[in-house]
Amino acid sequence: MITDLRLLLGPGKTQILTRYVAWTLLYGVLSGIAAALLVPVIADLASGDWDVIDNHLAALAIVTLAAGVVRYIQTVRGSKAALQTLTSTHQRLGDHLVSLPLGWFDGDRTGRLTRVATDGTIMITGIFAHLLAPLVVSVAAPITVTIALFWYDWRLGLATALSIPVLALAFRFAAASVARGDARNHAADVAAGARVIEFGQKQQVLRAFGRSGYEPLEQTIEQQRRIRRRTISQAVVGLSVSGLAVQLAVTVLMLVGVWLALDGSLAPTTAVALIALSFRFAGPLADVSEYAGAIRLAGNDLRRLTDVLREKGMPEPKVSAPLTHPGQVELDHVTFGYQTPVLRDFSLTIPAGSVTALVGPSGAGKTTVIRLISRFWDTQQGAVRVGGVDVRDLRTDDLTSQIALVFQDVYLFDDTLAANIRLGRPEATDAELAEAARLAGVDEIVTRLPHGWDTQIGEGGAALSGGERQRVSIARALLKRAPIVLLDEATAALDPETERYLQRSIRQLAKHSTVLLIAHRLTNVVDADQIAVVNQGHVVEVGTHESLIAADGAYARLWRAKSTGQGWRLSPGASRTQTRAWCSRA
Ligand SMILES: Nc1ncnc2c1ncn2[C@@H]1O[C@H](COP(=O)(O)OP(=O)(O)OP(=O)(O)O)[C@@H](O)[C@H]1O
Repeated sequence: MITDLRLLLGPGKTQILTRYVAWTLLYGVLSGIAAALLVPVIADLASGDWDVIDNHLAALAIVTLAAGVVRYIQTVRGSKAALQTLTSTHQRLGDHLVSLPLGWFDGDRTGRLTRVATDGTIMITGIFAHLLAPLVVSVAAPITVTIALFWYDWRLGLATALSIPVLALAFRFAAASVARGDARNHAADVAAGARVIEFGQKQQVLRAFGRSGYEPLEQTIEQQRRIRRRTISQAVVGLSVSGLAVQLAVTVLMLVGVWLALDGSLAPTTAVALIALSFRFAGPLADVSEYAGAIRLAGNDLRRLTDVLREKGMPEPKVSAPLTHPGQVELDHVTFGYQTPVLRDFSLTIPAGSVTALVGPSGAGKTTVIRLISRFWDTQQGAVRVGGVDVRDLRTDDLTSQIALVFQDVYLFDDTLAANIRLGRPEATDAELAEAARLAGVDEIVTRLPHGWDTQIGEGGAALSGGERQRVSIARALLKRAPIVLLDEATAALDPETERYLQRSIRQLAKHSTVLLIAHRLTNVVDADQIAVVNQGHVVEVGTHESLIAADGAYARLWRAKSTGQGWRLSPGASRTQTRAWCSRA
């Protein structure tokens, strides 16, 4: 746990934790000494030895006072350490997440991450407020008491020391059973959470098919209930075993004390005082048994957090290499796949200042090309160069400053329309914002919105239509004025107005930038300087509209199919589904 906390704090900040643990340890030792000092005080009282009782009482008072002061310092340091850990956890998590390849966020990882971040934050506060100090004290005080028992009578000390490994085993067992259950609970909770989100998001489809329930969700919830029941029964067994072990240790210590008193080795009052002291040994240990489960749970949550930090990010240079061909993009014999290969030996050069269109059937790998240029993933073979430099030799901020992205699925933040566009270049003036909005046709939307520019456009831009969202996204790109614009045209049919604005925006973008356009409508392709036809992960043809028509290859077939309304086929290998999908878009 301490290793995980140190990792969360990050280099240079771990001494705050070390100092806190040291103060807590000191408090535990002082508590143990205070308890041990009760033995001579009780013995003095019983024997009526008033000459020395004052000394023992004074020592007890000093140690108790010191324990109080140390406790105060330890609590203050605990709050500071908790705050510091929370702050650096969020910071380090944020810094690390941006370095992870986007592929990492696939599947249920996003749901898992949300849970890890929420639970982890609560758990860090809990660790400092309720766990770490009691744990350290519950271990330090009994060890001090054991040493004191050795000091008073070695036989009692030995009996106490021998019970420690037995108790440790019992606590381990309890903690392990709770932790195992927690791991299962966590997996079940994540699965149920993901299904609930899916259920919410897919309401439209479910209702369209007249489904009120959702079987996968019901099954996951039932599974979650079963796992929780099993976990509780296992935890009860573990905690009972450790509780029993503590009771057993106390009984053995009492018997040894009684035996020593009957034997005459110890005065009865000293024996009673030592038995009382052995309770001070067992009490905190019993707490450890209770904390055992909570500590393991906290450890699990912490480990899930630190596992994210241990996840390998994409390597980045400290300083970016200088651009040799500003504005140019090149894919050089690139091979890449997610689970299965998507691009195979893919080569394409997009000259600076040109407009290049990528066309091809659905699933050919066009969006993947854009993702690799933006370094959402690294290639498995070959290189992607932006401005003549391998993207792996550019720092993320330098790469992103070169690129403006317009995705098919435009994500709008739950903020005002103006703020959503300003995201492209936060320091842009109002006039620049208005100009970008005008070119992309957003100013028309503004007049329709109830609060104009200040209208909150809702999470995911729910208040805007698909076409309107694309316009906002294009306005962002126009505002950014990046040297390279990567535009994944919406597959859904755009209204003629949006279509017109899109073409106007492309022309405007092309004045200052290199444009790579994934085109689903041939109207946007004809004027391109270069058209690359992609099929099954390869570039099968490159040229202008005229040269490709003259070559009478795949592009020409597509063009004819569009004109005659018949199906088109890039190659004999292209599936009918791909063909139909392409037709419907073209
Ligand atoms: N995150 C991902 N994980 C796994 N496979 C993926 C992922 N993204 C895309 N793919 C797969 O990679 C292949 C290429 O997808 P890509 O989105 O690049 O195609 P595309 O040509 O842009 O298609 P479309 O025209 O339909 O947008 C497809 O088979 C797709 O299922």
